[in-house]
Amino acid sequence: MQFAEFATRAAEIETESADLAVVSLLSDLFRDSGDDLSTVARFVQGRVFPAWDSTTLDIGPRLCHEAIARAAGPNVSADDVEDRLADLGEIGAVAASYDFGGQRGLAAFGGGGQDTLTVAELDSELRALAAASGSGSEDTKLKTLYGLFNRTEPDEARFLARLVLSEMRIGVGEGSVRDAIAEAFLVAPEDAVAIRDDDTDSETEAAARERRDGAIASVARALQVSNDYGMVAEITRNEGEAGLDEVRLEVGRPVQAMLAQAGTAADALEEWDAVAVETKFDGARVQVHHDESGNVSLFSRNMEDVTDPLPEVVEFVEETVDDPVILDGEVVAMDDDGEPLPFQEILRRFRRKHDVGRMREEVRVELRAFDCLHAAGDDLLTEPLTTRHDRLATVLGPESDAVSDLLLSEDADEIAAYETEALDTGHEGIMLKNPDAPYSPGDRGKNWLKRKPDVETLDLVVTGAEWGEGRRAKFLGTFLLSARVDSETGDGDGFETIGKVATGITDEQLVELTDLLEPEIEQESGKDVDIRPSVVFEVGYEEIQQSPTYSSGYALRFPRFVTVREDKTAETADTLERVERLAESQ
Ligand SMILES: Nc1ncnc2c1ncn2[C@@H]1O[C@H](COP(=O)(O)OP(=O)(O)OP(=O)(O)O)[C@@H](O)[C@H]1O
Repeated sequence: MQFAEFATRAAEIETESADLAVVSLLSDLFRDSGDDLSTVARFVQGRVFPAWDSTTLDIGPRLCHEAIARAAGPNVSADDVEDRLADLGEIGAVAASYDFGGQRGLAAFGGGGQDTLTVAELDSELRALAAASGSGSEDTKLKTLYGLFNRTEPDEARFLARLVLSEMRIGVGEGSVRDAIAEAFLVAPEDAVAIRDDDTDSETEAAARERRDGAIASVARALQVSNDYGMVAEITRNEGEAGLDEVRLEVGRPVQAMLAQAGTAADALEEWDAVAVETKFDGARVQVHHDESGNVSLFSRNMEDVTDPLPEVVEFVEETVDDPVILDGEVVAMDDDGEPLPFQEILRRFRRKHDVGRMREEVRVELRAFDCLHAAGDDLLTEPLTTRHDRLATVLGPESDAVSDLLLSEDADEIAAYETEALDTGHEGIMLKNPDAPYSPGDRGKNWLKRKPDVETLDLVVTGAEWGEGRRAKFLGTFLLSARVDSETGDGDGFETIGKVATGITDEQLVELTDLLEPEIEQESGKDVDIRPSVVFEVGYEEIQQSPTYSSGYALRFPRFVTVREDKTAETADTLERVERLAESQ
């Protein structure tokens, strides 16, 4: 497929607001994608790599602006691009507003142009670009990107700019891609029509919906297990439901973490006959993969590879585990007496690229595993928690400190005593789990409840900042924070401001935060900068107030910086809905 055609179809999808119509256009696109199906299924989500793959293009707004400026001609600078961004508000529109001399016209659709960009070629160029590392890699990336822009017509440029910055903005979320894969290759055309057509009688429509929902469930299961939309799209087309049923967990390919809601022992006892109670460890989530040849890889809750920063966990697993396994757990920091250290300590180790050896001396980390998703060839996702926990104990040894203690209780007093002991030992709280529940990847359902007495903090996205004054003029000082707005389709692509934080940050941290955020600056005006939503701050506060000052309608009273949540991304930051709930409950 020509990239120009992809761009035309993406533009069409962008103008459509009805969910069903988006799914229908997407499914047409998938059917027409031929050999490029897996790439197209990723591109529509602004992805070059599958969700489980931590490889990134590592192209920040600055680099993208520079590449656009170069392609636009000698009279255009990156500052000009930023000025235009301030006017047009969106990088795709900016890229489309320049004439890069792409030379196609009708040839794009006939494939007759000499230098037309195909989806496959763009994919391989971007993959090569992502692989560039070391000194000079910035320059290589800039040249490649500039070369690509140079070959684009405005519509292609629009989607190329958005793709490299991972923000397609065409209203396509994971849910719509999932539904479109099912509709393209599994749902009978007459069922699709019956569902969409207002005139269908209710019985026919209900039957058609049931068949479609079954198809979607098969695609959803395969996606949960693999986190690979491209692969699942291809399997659906080539092998149908039978092929989807064969998609298994693969050791080495991360799975989305199951998440928890806040809840109490009373809630848990009301729902289930018995409650599985565990310590809530105050560390960072880690998924442990140990393959047949003994290779260990560790992934964060964003499915990012964190193997290198945590060598002692790798060594522990190498020494302890024989079979291929996938375990879920928490990596915690310990003092010399084996007492848990605060969460901030573990963040000093997590995702660290330099000085791992030195930091290993300063902060000792250990694994606390609480779930087992795969062991010795058996996928365990659909097994009850108690069975999975038994397998975990077999894998690591029943007496191992690395296995969470799981108390099965029907008694509120017993659970309260467990909680007191957990808190006295310095843990964060307890987890209350449904002992019969399967492991549902990526789901924040009611089967896991978290209970912690501490004052709540918020994990908010930095969307802007101000340069400091005087001796701090070179550093970003005040940070604008936003909560995530989860749209109904789960696309979660919007952010609403809720406050500014400048308190609680040391001079040393200001330097680090500036280094972290400067490459993400989208535009500047005087002292104010707009920042691409990517970095998450944990922020404490005294109260959430209603306020017209910020776009969320709320403001934080006495906000204070706690830490950078290195283990979170803009997509996993707290939502406005959570802010609303907290505001109501105070
Ligand atoms: N025994 C346990 N079982 C499950 N999760 C645990 C356990 N102990 C600690 N955790 C951690 O607790 C997290 C959930 O609680 P918490 O709300 O404190 O985390 P968060 O990262 O701030 O928010 P969330 O993960 O819910 O978005 C899990 O993601 C996991 O990392």
